[in-house]
Amino acid sequence: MSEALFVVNAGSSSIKFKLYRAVGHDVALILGGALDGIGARPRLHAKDEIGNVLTDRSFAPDEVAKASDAQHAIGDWIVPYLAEHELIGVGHRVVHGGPHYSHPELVDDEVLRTLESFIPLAPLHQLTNLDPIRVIRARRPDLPQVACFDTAFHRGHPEIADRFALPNDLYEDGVRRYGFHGLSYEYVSGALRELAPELARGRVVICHLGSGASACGLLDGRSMESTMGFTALDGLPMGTRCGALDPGVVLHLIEQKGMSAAEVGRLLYNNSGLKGLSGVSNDMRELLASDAPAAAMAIDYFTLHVAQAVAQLAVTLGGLDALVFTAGIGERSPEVRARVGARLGLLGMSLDEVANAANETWIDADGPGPSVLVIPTDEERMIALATLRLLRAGT
Ligand SMILES: Nc1ncnc2c1ncn2[C@@H]1O[C@H](COP(=O)(O)OP(=O)(O)O)[C@@H](O)[C@H]1O
Ligand SMILES: CC(=O)OP(=O)(O)O
Ligand SMILES: [Mg+2]
Repeated sequence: MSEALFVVNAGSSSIKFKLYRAVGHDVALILGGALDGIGARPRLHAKDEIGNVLTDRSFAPDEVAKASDAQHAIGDWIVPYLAEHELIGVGHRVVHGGPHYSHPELVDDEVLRTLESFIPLAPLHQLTNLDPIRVIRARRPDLPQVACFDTAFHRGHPEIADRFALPNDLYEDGVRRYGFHGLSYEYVSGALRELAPELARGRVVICHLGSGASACGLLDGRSMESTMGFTALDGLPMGTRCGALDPGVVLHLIEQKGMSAAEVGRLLYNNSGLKGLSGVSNDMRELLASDAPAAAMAIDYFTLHVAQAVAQLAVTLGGLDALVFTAGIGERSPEVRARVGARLGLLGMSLDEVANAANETWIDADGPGPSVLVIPTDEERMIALATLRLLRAGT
């Protein structure tokens, strides 16, 4: 039996999973899939390494109403595949690693306790990330599990990017700009280095536009600044999250509207962003297909704010050599990319319509402007490699 690693990536709208064969210090995909549309249109789908469909099954919304239902559905389905291999470890995406974890960690009781203390800082993610770790620990206490953090990639960013304009004692207390989507940024910047090493050494902005969305400015592959802050609420508007918001609105909701902290949390995390603006959907595909004026306005708001973030990060970087789009919307929506690109003419940006429409890798038009690329992210591969590295280091 070959050695294998299982990877779990719980996002805000889906649980993605992949099974890898461990080959020395590298990994080779065996199968991968996701259960997405949790609570709305749940669908479990998986393919083997050459793209053959292994399953594609829809559930009623109440059958898979929450993340724990999704874990069970995936668990039931994956058991026979796991039995064909010698499972040597499980790697997990854990969204919040706090101020201290700048590298993946082998999970023990103390690590788990520390990570649980960050649950309020990532209410859509952290519990969903930690739950499978706990379930697997209960069933297989001997099986090493590794937590890989969305925040770790940004831990080396400059102090100025780590600060809010708040008194220092709050900073010392952990009120910092952590930044998220780090596993994705690490993968995409590595892929860019393979495609175009010269470009990767320069000033690059990566837009991770999925159900959660953020942008990161990188110099020579290192994070300099990102749009998400203390929590994954900050920065760009998202599927259901508001993005950057005047903090006075929060005070108003509490003081004038009498809302509780929990109610404000639900509003900002679950009912804002594209969903709140459009009143139609949190799903960019549905907005693009809709005739509702509010859906068009939500798309306009989204693309404007993405373009503003790119320009802002270009100031941080002192210019822009390349813009890279990734994640669900970034990889698959020519319309969104075209509209972001059109707003960035002031940076010399110009997209090749045909290449963009075909989701090609290089989508900028010939000319002196910045390169523009589409690079599909692979957070699971980063998790698998980090997990294997820790396991091999411990043997
Ligand atoms: N073809 C498409 N056009 C526009 N948006 C898309 C397309 N395919 C997927 N998306 C968007 O991508 C989002 C999911 O992105 P993803 O990166 O998988 O999110 P997450 O990891 O946070 O669950 C969906 O909410 C959907 O709006
Ligand atoms: C951090 C975050 O927002 O993650 P996701 O995009 O998977 O929701
Ligand atoms: Mg994601």
